[in-house]
Amino acid sequence: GDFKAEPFKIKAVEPIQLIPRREREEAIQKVGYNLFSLNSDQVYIDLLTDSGTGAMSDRQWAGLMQGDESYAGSDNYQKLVAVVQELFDYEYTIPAHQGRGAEQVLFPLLAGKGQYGISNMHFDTTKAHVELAGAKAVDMFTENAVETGKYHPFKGNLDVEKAEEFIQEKGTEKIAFIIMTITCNSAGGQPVSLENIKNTKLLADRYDIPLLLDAARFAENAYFIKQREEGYQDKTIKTIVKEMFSYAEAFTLSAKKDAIANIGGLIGIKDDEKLYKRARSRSVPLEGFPTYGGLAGRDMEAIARGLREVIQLEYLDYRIGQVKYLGDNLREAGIPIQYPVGGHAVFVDAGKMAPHIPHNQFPGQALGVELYKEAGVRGVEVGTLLLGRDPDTGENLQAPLELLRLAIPRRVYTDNHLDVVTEGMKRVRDKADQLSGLKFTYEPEVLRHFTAKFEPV
Ligand SMILES: CC1=C(O)/C(=C\N=C(/Cc2ccccc2)C(=O)O)C(COP(=O)(O)O)=CN1
Repeated sequence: GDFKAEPFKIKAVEPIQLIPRREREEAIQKVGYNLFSLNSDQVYIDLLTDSGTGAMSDRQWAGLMQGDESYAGSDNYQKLVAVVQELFDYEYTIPAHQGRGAEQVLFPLLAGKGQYGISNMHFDTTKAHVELAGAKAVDMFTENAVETGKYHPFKGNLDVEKAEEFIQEKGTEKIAFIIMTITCNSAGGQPVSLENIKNTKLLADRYDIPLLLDAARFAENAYFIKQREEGYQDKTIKTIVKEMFSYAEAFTLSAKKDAIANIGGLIGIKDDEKLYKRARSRSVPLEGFPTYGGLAGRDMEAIARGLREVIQLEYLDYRIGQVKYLGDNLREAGIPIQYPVGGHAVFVDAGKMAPHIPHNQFPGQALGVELYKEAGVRGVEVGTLLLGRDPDTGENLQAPLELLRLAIPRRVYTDNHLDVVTEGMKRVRDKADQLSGLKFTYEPEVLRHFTAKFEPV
C-alpha cells in the first residue's frame, strides 16, 4: 500500500527501562564483558537475537487456549502437519523443541565420521551439530559476502563452482549433504537467490548428494527473491516459498524465527518415507515423541498459526522495511554495515570500524560492549568469537567478517527504539579508535561465546 505504518495495532505492552550509565558499566564489568550474561532488566533495547523474541499475534495467543496436550496424536500436531504440507508441499513433519533439536535428530542419519557437510554458511549451532555427527562443516560462500560496502542482491549465495571442486577433490561418498541456509545468518542475514538454489540442486543431483535447507528465515528469503530476482516480482510469497522448498528433500527449521514463536523447531521431509521413519524413531529418545517433539500442544498451535502469518506481504514489507530503516540511518551516519541489509538484522562491520583491534581480540564484541554502555542496547558478535576453534588443530579460526549483529525481534520495537540504537552507535563511532580489544579470562569448550568471560586487553 502507499502507507508505511505497521500492519497491526498494539494490544499488550511490556515495560522497559534504561538503567543509569554507572549501573550499566558495573553490570557489564561484573559479567566479564559477556552480553549474554546480562539480565534482561539491565538491557533497554534487546537486539541480541531475533530468535524466540518475537511478539505473537492475538490469534497465536488464542491458539494457546486450544492446546491439545494428548501425549500422542495431538490435534495441534495434525494442524502443524497440514500447514507444512500446504506451505512447503512436504509430506512428513517431526516437531522438535527448537532448531538444534531438529538438527540433533536429522543430521546423524545423514552425516558420519570423516564426512563433510557443505553449506553457503553453517550458522554456529548448525556447525556444532554437523561436528557432533562426526562430520566437518565447510562453508562455501561467494566473494560478494565479504565485500560489506559493495551492493549485491544475493550475498547469501553458495559458490557452486567452489563446491563442485571440493566434491571432486574429496569424492562424493565423503559429502554427507549440502545444506542451504536461507537467509544466510552469518553473512548478514543475506538472501539466497532461487537461481542459486536451482544450480545447487543440479550440483547435488549430479553427485547424488542430498540437498537440505536450514529454513529458519525462509519467508524473509522469499521476500528478497520477490524484491530482487528477475521474473519473481509478480509472484506471491507463497508461490516463491513453495518453489524454494521444492528443490530440497528435507529441512530443519527453528520456529523461533520465521514462525514467530517463542520456542520450537521442525524437521520436514518431502517424500522419503524411509528417512522419515528413521528420524521419527530417533526423535523418541531425543525429543520425546514424534507428535510433540519436546513441545506442549499449545506451542505447536502457535507455530502452525505463525507460519501462516509470516508469509503475509504486508507483514514482510513492514518487518524488512524496519531493518532497512535502521540500516539506512546507520549508513547515513557513516557507520559501515553489511550492505544491503539482511532480513532480520543490521550487521555493523566492526572490522572496518575498529581496524586497530585484531580479530582474536574480537572487535565485534568490543563494539557491542561499548554500545551497551552508551545506550543499554544489546547486540551480539558474529565473527571470530562466534566461529570458535578448529576442532582438529584447536587454533582460533579467523572469521571472514568481524561483525556486530543488531537483530530486530519481530513486531516488538518501533522506529523510535531504533533511533536510540542509531544514536548509541554514533557515540560508539566517535570513540571507536580508543576502544581496546578483549581477551578471555574464561573460555568454554563448546560454543564458547554463550558463557565466556573477558577482560579489556
Ligand atoms: C540459521 C540458523 C540459526 O540462526 C539458528 C539459531 N540462531 C540464533 C540463536 C542463537 C544462536 C547462537 C547464539 C545466539 C543466538 C540467532 O540468534 O541467530 C539455528 C538454531 O536454532 P535454535 O536456536 O532454535 O536451536 C539454526 N539455523
